[in-house]
Amino acid sequence: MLFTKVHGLGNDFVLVNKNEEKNLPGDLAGLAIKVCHRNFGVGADGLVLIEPGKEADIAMQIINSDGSEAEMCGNAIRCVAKFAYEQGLVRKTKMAVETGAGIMVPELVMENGAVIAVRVDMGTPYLEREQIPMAGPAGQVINEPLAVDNDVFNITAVSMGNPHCVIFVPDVAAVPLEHWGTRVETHPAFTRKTNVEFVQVLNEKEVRMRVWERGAGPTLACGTGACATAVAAVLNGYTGRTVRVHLYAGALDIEWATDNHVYMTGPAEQVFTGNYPIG
Ligand SMILES: N[C@@H](CCC[C@H](N)C(=O)O)C(=O)O
Repeated sequence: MLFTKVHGLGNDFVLVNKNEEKNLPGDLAGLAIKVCHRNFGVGADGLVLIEPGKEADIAMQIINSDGSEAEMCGNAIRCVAKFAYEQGLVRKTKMAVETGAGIMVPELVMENGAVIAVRVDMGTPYLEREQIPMAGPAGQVINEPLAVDNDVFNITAVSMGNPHCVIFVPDVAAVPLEHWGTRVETHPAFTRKTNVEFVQVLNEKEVRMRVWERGAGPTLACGTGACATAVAAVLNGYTGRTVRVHLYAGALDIEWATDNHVYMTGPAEQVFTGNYPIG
């Protein structure tokens, strides 16, 4: 299986062009688990499959490293847009990408003919309407307490097509990510499980975030998580609508614009190409 290893701020993916690979196994979950394994596979947070879109320039599918499928991935979509342009699959710097969360619109930021960043229209956020016990009549969960074993977290639930639970903390470096992340991810309040973001507000324009991803565990960055974080920071009155979200390997710039769309800008990198044995 021909693949390209890509990443956005260290959130890494095995990217496969389905047009080049006609013999993919039917069990894509099993393939993702194998190929993403850090010791026995290529190593990645997820497997991303692309093909020509039915209603857009290109379509992408994201499967987490545990084999579960996600609706959307912010870091992957930047990589997909750059890859599609550089491979000549899409000959436009602004393109429409079909995802499980609807059509998103990345735009390449070019300098001297090279892609230096990608700005993505990530669509409109909505406040989770899952069966969360403490949700009000409108289903909104903004700064509501959630009991998790012996801890109580004040959470804000935001969907960017995929679910996010944002928790503001005074010191993000002190968060026991593994211990808290896995418990919140699998808390029965979240019917589809959830991604979990721990966020420290630095000032009204900047926050620092660490993430525990649904289906992948701790990752170095999460694009949809950064968008959800910015929306949650605005809703809680911590920041303005333009927020720089600092992550382990750099930052994503997020704007929750007046058209209610969230725009994310950040890098996308190709690391290497390879051929993974299947079958
Ligand atoms: N890392 C991604 C999100 C990938 C999917 C997520 N784990 C989920 O299950 O929703 C991003 O950059 O947005």
